[in-house]
Amino acid sequence: MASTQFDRAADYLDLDQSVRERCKWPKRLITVTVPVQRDNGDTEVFFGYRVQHHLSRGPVKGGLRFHPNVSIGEVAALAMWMNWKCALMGLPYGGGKGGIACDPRSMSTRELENMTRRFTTEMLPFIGPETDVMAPDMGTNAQTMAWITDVYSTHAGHLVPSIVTGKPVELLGSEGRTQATGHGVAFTISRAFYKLGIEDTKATAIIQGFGNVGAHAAYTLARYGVTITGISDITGAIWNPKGIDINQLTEHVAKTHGVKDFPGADAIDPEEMLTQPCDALVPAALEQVIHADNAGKLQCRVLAEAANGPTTPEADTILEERGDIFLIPDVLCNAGGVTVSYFEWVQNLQHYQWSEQEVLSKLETMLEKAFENVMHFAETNQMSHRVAALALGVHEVAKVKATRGLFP
Ligand SMILES: NC(=O)C1=CN([C@@H]2O[C@H](COP(=O)(O)OP(=O)(O)OC[C@H]3O[C@@H](n4cnc5c(N)ncnc54)[C@H](OP(=O)(O)O)[C@@H]3O)[C@@H](O)[C@H]2O)C=CC1
Ligand SMILES: O=C(O)CCC(=O)C(=O)O
Repeated sequence: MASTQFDRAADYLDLDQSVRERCKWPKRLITVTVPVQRDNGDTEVFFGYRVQHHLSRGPVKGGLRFHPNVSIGEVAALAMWMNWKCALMGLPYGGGKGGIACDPRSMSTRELENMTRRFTTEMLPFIGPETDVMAPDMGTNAQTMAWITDVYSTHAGHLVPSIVTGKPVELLGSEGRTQATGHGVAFTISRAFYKLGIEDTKATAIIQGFGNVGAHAAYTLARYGVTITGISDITGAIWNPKGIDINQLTEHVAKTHGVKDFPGADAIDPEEMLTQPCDALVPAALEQVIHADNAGKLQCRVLAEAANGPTTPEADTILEERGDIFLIPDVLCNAGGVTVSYFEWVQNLQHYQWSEQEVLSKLETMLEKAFENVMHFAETNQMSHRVAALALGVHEVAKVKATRGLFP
């Protein structure tokens, strides 16, 4: 998917063959084994990955994912997308992504901590504040980042907060990072509504995924006055056309570990939920959930890609032919996370802390600019929002590669 999308953008840009090849392939792919003693005394060996797509514009930046489906191919695609996202947002980074193939839901906190610490130890030769800066992604959180900081700092002999972003605030994480991705998702949806003449307070949204991104998108959308009619997670999907109370749902999820059986809504089939009428459909979980079989059935006005890679290239073609759905591509829609990560890294390097208000206001300024750039480029060149966003990102990376030159 990532390669196909890159090729479309590179074809449009008519990239020089040398620059095109150098932009396409990752610089480093690292695979490590991570032995962990399980609580029952057995040792289990997990596979961990980190892909550093390119370092031409600065250190690589991107999340660390704990999920059973993690593979080197998935991580390579996610790292490639991080390039174009960072470049589109004007951040001084290349793209990176990492992960461990594991099921964090079935692991104790002790097992997760040991796995994270061992993975970090294996990664020590390859990471650093000027080389590779990780952050949370699916299945990881601020606590995971705190363990990574501890291992790295212990080896350095002093605290190195700039080794990761998305840390707890008490460990020099940034105010606003936890909610940044979801906040940015909601902000871009509201911009899309404005372009389409839809009022936030009369709009509805359906969200797949109620983790970090999905839940914070839901809070912010609800604050804007949007009615959230459907939400799903791995346990099932819930539906209430009058609106789901997000605070009550959060309490229910804290107690039961899932949205299933929430008393304030009915159950609905998770696949059917995606094709219900709504103003915004927000996939905020996995890749490839909008595909050739359901793209033609979507009844949303806006498809807001909070997750990375939720739409397959076949579905993209169907949506482009339909022409009635306003796509907010992933590299724009979820860019709030890495943008506030950049703010966190800058604060750490300067030994300075910004307020939440300062962080979110700077974030909105940068998202607004990127949103308008993508819309303008798409309109001027008569292309989809996806190709426009990717072309803008790829162009920035290609410029740097061409200027730096190639050692013969
Ligand atoms: N965290 C961040 O800052 C950023 C994340 N993203 C992207 O956003 C997406 C979500 O990440 P994040 O919120 O951090 O991850 P989390 O692990 O916090 O949440 C993932 C959510 O997806 C749910 N989920 C898992 N499988 C399914 C399924 N089959 N159907 C429906 N829901 C499912 C999980 O359910 P359960 O909890 O029940 O397992 C959980 O609610 C990913 O694509 C990630 O790459 C993009 C930019 C930044
Ligand atoms: O915050 C970051 O550095 C990376 C976030 C991320 O993994 C993503 O945008 O997909």
